[in-house]
Amino acid sequence: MKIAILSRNPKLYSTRRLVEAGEQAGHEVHVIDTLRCYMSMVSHKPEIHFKGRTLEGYDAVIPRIGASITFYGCAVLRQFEMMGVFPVNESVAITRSRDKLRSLQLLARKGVGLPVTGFANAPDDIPDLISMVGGAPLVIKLLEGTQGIGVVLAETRQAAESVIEAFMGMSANIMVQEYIKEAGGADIRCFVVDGKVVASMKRQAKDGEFRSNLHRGGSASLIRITPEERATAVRAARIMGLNVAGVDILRSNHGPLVMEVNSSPGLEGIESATGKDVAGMIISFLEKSARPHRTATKGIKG
Ligand SMILES: Nc1ncnc2c1ncn2[C@@H]1O[C@H](COP(=O)(O)OP(=O)(O)OP(=O)(O)O)[C@@H](O)[C@H]1O
Ligand SMILES: [Mg+2]
Ligand SMILES: [Mg+2]
Repeated sequence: MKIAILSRNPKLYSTRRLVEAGEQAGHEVHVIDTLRCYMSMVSHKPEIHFKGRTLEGYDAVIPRIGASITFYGCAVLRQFEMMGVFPVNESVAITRSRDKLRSLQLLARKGVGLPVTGFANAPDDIPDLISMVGGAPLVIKLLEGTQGIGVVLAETRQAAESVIEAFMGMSANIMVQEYIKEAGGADIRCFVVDGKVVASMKRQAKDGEFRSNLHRGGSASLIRITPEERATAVRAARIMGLNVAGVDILRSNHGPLVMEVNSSPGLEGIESATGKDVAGMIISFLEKSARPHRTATKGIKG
């Protein structure tokens, strides 16, 4: 197969590993800088150009699209899809997953367990918004935040009100969420490939911190997940229409709760915590599924 990896940086661990795994399996693999692609819209003849040449003859495309370039990245991926190239994850599924509210709405509709979550633009009744999610302590999140930045634990109602007011004063989009205390500063990343959890790890926040993000000093370790957690992760990925996904789960007293579903999950943490060849499994999925003008999942099936 001839495989394109859409990635801004060939030196990133995930990109390097996918190249390595693809080449090891005997494929031709090219890393293509997403933002350097330019495209033409002509009836029946979609084209992508890159450094003055037409990109042709690809069997599969692996999108590694960072949050900051979702809009253009998904347009480039869509163009590959128009040309009949098989995507690891479809552009519609990636767009869907990048909108946190939309994701939670879709998961809630299908009955997936979630922390009780409220969102608001400019409520006249902040105390009611707080009551809606069960009162303090609660978690307040900036919608645009990543790597744990913009995620705040408000221990009291008063603190929650002030933080919400402050974010609203900055016209930031926020959500407020029930705090899952019993998770103990840990979450579980389930790596789903083709409808199966192929690897999972626990991320534990450092002492005195509730955010388990590795960027915030959290540490990763091996974990055995329950059948219910496994089923929840698989279901969440399927609802989002993602063949490859990182599903983040909190362990609560009333079962697994999905926090979010990532469409370009990183490989470094999960491969080093589990010792598994996750990149190789993504390539195997392509070998099994990639056919011209065929995409695998459309999502929202439940
Ligand atoms: N409702 C909650 N209850 C308990 N802990 C939470 C809750 N929400 C978030 N956390 C903790 O905070 C961490 C960061 O939250 P979250 O994943 O929502 O934001 P983020 O990591 O900044 O976003 P992204 O993963 O999109 O970059 C989580 O990994 C988890 O450890
Ligand atoms: Mg997170
Ligand atoms: Mg995320």
